[in-house]
Amino acid sequence: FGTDITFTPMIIAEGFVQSEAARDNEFQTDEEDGPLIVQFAAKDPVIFSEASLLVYGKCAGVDINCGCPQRWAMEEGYGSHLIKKPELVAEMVSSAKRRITDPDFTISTKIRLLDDLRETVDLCRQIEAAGADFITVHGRTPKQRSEPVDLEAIKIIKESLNIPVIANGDIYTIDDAERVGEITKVDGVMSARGMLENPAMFFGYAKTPRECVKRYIEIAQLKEPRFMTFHHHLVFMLEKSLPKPKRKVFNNLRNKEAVLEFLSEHYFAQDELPRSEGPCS
Ligand SMILES: Cc1cc2nc3c(=O)[nH]c(=O)nc-3n(C[C@H](O)[C@H](O)[C@H](O)COP(=O)(O)O)c2cc1C
Repeated sequence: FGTDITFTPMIIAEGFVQSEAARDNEFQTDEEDGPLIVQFAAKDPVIFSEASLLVYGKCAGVDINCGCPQRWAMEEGYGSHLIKKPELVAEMVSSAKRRITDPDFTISTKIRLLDDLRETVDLCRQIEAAGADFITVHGRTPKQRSEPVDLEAIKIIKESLNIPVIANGDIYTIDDAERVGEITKVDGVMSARGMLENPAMFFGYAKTPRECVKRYIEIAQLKEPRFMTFHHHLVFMLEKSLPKPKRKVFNNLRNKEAVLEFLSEHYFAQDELPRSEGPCS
């Protein structure tokens, strides 16, 4: 539905390297997913490189999460803790670059802003000098939650670098994407919450089209995600399409059969719903 690149949720590199069970649990893909970036929570150059090698050949690139503000991640030295450690981030990038020399395989980072913009620019320049292929900037500091995204800061970062910069934060419509592009002159935009609510957003749809919901259900029939994952995605996607009382009922459904039955009764036209081919566990 019009997206050029997708990211996995962050995967903890250490567990991924150490355990085959973690790898099977955290990462499955197929050709239709591409181009796909696998994002790692990492704080060690060797482990990040090992993890990157394990997914090399199955994705277009790897990314280091330097933006997660959750307390557990910060305490473990992951996520936005890393924006205060430019040398370490640079070393992770350069060591992965040394291990994977394929020029088509990207190594990138996703950051939040530091309080001081000059320090943020310096961080980005060090990441660029280490060989990163692009940087995604969520235009907030780790402490900020619903404050407006600092587009001016993203613009200055973009002006200060030669590698592509992707802007992130509060993009819910194609108009938001275009506005951010015009103001910051970035090379691309990333959306998370907007994309969860409407995966067809970059095609210009104001809310998730039925075709997209149908496609998601077809994919879920094949891949059999856990029920919670299946249900959560549909809850997000249908938020703007179901009236509040129906949404309340839908959000409390407890199994796949009930979800499919609800959708055939209240959402899809007759015979539009894909056939059920086994339960989501
Ligand atoms: C449910 C959820 C999961 C997220 N997981 C990640 C993640 O694994 N890695 C990451 O870099 N950011 C993650 N984020 C943050 C988003 O990538 C993004 O930076 C943030 O939500 C702001 O962008 P948005 O306004 O488009 O949502 C997550 C956000 C949400 C809502």
